[in-house]
Amino acid sequence: WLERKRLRGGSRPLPGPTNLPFIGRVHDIPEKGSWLKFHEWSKVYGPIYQTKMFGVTHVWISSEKIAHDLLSRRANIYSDRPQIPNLPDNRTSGDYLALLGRNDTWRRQRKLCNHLMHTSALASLHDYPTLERNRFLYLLSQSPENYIEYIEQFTSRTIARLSWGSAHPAQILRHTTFGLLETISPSGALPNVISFLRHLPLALSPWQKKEKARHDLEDKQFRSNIGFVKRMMDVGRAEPSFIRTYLEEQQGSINSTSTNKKCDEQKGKEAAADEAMHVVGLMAIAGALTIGSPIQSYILAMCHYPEWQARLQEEIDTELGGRCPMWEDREKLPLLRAVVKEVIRWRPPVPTGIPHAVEKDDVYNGYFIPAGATIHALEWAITRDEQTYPQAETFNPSRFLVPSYPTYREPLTIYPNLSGFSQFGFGRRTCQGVPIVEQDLFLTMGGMAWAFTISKKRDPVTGVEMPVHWNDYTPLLIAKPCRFPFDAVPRDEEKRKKMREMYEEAVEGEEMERCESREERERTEGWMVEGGVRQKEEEIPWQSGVGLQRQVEGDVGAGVGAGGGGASSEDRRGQDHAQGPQDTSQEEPDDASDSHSTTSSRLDSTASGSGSVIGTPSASWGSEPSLSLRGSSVESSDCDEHEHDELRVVTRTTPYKGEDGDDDGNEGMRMRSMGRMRGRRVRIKTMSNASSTIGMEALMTPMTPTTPEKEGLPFKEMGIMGIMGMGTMKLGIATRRVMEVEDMEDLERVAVDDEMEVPGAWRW
Ligand code: HEM
Repeated sequence: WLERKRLRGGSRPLPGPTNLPFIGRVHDIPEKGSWLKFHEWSKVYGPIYQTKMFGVTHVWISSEKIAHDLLSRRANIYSDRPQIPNLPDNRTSGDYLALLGRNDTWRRQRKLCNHLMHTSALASLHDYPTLERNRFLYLLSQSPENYIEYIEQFTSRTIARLSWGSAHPAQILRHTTFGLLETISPSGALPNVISFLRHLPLALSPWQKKEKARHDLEDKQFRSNIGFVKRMMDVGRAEPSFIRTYLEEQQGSINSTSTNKKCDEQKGKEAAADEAMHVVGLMAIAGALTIGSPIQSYILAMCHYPEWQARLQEEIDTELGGRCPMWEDREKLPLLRAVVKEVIRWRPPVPTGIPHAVEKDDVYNGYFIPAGATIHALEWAITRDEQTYPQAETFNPSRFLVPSYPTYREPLTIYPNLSGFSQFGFGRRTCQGVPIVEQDLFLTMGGMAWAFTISKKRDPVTGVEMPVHWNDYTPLLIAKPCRFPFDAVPRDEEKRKKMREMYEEAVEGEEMERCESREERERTEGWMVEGGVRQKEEEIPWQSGVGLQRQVEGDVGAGVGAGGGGASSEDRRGQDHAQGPQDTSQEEPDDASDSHSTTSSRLDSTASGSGSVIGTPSASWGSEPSLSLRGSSVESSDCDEHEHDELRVVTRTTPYKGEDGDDDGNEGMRMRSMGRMRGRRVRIKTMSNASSTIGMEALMTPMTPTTPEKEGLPFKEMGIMGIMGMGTMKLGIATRRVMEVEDMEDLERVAVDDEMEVPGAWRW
């Protein structure tokens, strides 16, 4: 009745499904693929219709033209954001630019974001995407089945480097970011659908509690990151980043101010720096969340459309004479740009769009749109519009390259590109990350086409092609294809070699960075532990489906404590080494001796009967369950290389002096083991001095659990054995001792005590 009263002269209510009292049509919306249902309704009710949910009007727009008419042409009233029930201060808090209401904070933040993005784009994003792409290709060549993990690493490491000049924060970024995605997604947290649940007090609301813990950690990370960059700037070693750009410009303006004003201004600048910290944080969140979706969709597309892969390879080979595409080659590779764009069109990463809110009553084509309505540009439906995209279900990059298609545009040295593409939103709220998306996708998709032939996997026993889903996507606001099997075979030996070289070059720089700023890194790593990155491991039902099940059942040593996102970026550095050269001659001189001991992981009980290291399967917050091995059992002391049926581990032990290299008693040993187990990699790195274990990392990608079963030990206990290894190191006693402990209960007790005392050891 109220709404009818508000209907302006002759305007009609928008069409839409008949709503049930109070709940509207909530019951009709599937948990997965909700955009398919909204699209279906658009075929019944037209390109603009409304639904009601718990008293809120939702307007669904399925036509690009209508989206432009309202969100761009009437941007003065359509640029607000709705309140998110599960994050009630999203419009005002200033923490997340993309979720802010249309207010001064948003204007200021958007301007700054735009400026930082533009400055970085001019410097070609400092080559970070290329370096990370090179690292990614090699990792993928080593174990394609781990593709989700490597893709998530690529996106989070690239954006972490862009944001803070270091890949180091990528692990926590993934963790907090996927948590945020759950917090804000309709299918991620119940109060977003049943909005009155937001009124529950903290003590009774699991959603609020979870969000609070996540937010606390995120805040800690952002503060620590900016502190890290400041300290690195002080010693002249800060890498280029959004935040460095900001701090340098801010410092410049303080220096040019008169001394009297400096004090006041300094205070204002601190508040501004706090805001900049959040802007950069949001950019990092956006980058870590989104770009993995089209990279995964590319692989899916290549499984279903091998002919496009062949054409893409032909373009790259012909134009670049066998070289891997670089960003500078973009003018020469229109098909690659078309593939990038078509992947996004075919499988929109944000299928329901990020909603706007309308601030005043409005009338469009005679239809009444009430103030406060939530307006969704339904990106999925917009890409299915047959007028613009004929045969929309078909993956067809030609639509951007052949003049007969409505989306063709010249010159092909520039078009197609992603600028102005509907999939990045409308009006004043359009996406600000397009330069990053464009470069990341060009490099990764081009790199994969150059390096691999991707195809459906064949069953190793029957030789029959394994099924690959067509459109089974995760249900959160940013949708990613659920896990599917495929093969990525390097196209030839030359490319395999080249990938290795490119990888080594990429990680070399990181090694240097790590050495240079070790002290700083250790300091910032501390809060990762304090921040509770190690979380209860949990499965995400929609992410992995069969794949997860298989891994959980079949693998050992899963992401113990990896918390956010399985294996951490730190773990992955571990993999860097493990996957790097196995040739020991390339390593630093080996000082391994009896007293320094040699650590070896092994699962082959029949070979020596010694222990091994296992964790528990984990997956959390949207990333795939990646499996890591923690700790290590200990074997003989005087050899540095072991080769068994199942495991080959090379261990380097080097003496470790005090910070300044003098003999101040602060000495110990640093061990680094790397190995291969049934074609998978494992690396164990231990830094230990006489009194404390500074850190220990071990990682293993999926592996079959045959040996532990043979040994008759449940995985958990095997894991404890690993922890024991760590505890023993902490005491500075030869690690051989682990093998002397036979009573598993005893092991468990000691291990738990040690865990309490050595928090650093839980840095995963
Ligand atoms: C495939 C990758 C991406 C897609 C598909 C995407 C898509 C979108 C969409 C649909 C919106 C909402 C637009 C609207 O409300 O009309 C948006 C907003 C935004 N995006 Fe992206 N995005 C991507 C990557 C990124 C990256 C890498 C950044 C990093 C800077 C970024 C930064 C932003 C920001 C800051 C906003 C909020 C703008 C505002 O509310 O004023 N995005 N994006």
